[in-house]
Amino acid sequence: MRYLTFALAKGRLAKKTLAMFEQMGITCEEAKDPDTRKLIFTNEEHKIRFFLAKASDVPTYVEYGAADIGVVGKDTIMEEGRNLYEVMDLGFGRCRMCVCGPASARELLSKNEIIRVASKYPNIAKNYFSEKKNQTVEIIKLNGSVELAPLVDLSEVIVDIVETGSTLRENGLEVLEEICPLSARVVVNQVSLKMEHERIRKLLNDLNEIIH
Ligand SMILES: Nc1ncnc2c1ncn2[C@@H]1O[C@H](COP(=O)(O)OP(=O)(O)OP(=O)(O)O)[C@@H](O)[C@H]1O
Ligand SMILES: O=P(O)(O)OC[C@H]1O[C@H](OP(=O)(O)OP(=O)(O)O)[C@H](O)[C@@H]1O
Repeated sequence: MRYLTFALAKGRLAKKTLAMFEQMGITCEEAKDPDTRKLIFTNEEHKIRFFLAKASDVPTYVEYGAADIGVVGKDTIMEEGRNLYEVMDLGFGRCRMCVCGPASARELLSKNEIIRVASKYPNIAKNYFSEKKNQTVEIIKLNGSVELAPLVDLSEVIVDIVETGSTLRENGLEVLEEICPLSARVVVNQVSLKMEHERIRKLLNDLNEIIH
């Protein structure tokens, strides 16, 4: 039997993902060590290997078949636009993708003005404004602390993740429009789903029992 390979998004989602595997009886102590520099972890008993990758790279590993299965946020799946099957909503890592800004920017979204939109998610932002709103915007790609952009006049609004809303509140910003809800998802390589159908189906069933 060949190894089934999982790519997991490191960071915020990793702890919950590893706990979920542990509940399924798939443990990997080494992967929990925050100081480890090891990249690939193997569970011989279940013939499973997994690795923690940068979240935005998970869809790439899965599309190319370097991983059979991935666990990653819906935001990353939408942004990367890779060819894969999204097969399960894991229900954790819940948050929302929103257009945010100062209250004064609200009217700019109803007029058809050209505005500047800063985001870590340029594709999601571009699609939302061009397809859903039919508004021409200038997208400015940032890599973090996106809430800064409207405060220092880099942009009128931002497209970003909102969970508790505290980052917005503490910076005098608010949700102006909601784009979509987000959570962690399981994605599968299209060929793997055919070739390893039974094993993957069984794993997904086990996962489903844990989360429900
Ligand atoms: N409050 C939140 N902020 C950001 N991401 C969240 C939040 N709640 C849940 N998530 C989910 O967690 C994922 C981000 O994890 P994490 O914050 O560890 O990565 P990151 O640091 O944003 O990634 P990168 O290193 O690419 O900047 C998101 O893709 C999203 O699906
Ligand atoms: O609604 P809240 O609970 O305040 O969470 C949302 C904030 O958390 C995320 O940032 P992250 O911590 O990933 O840092 P970053 O801005 O550097 O991406 C996100 O980009 C928001 O800034």
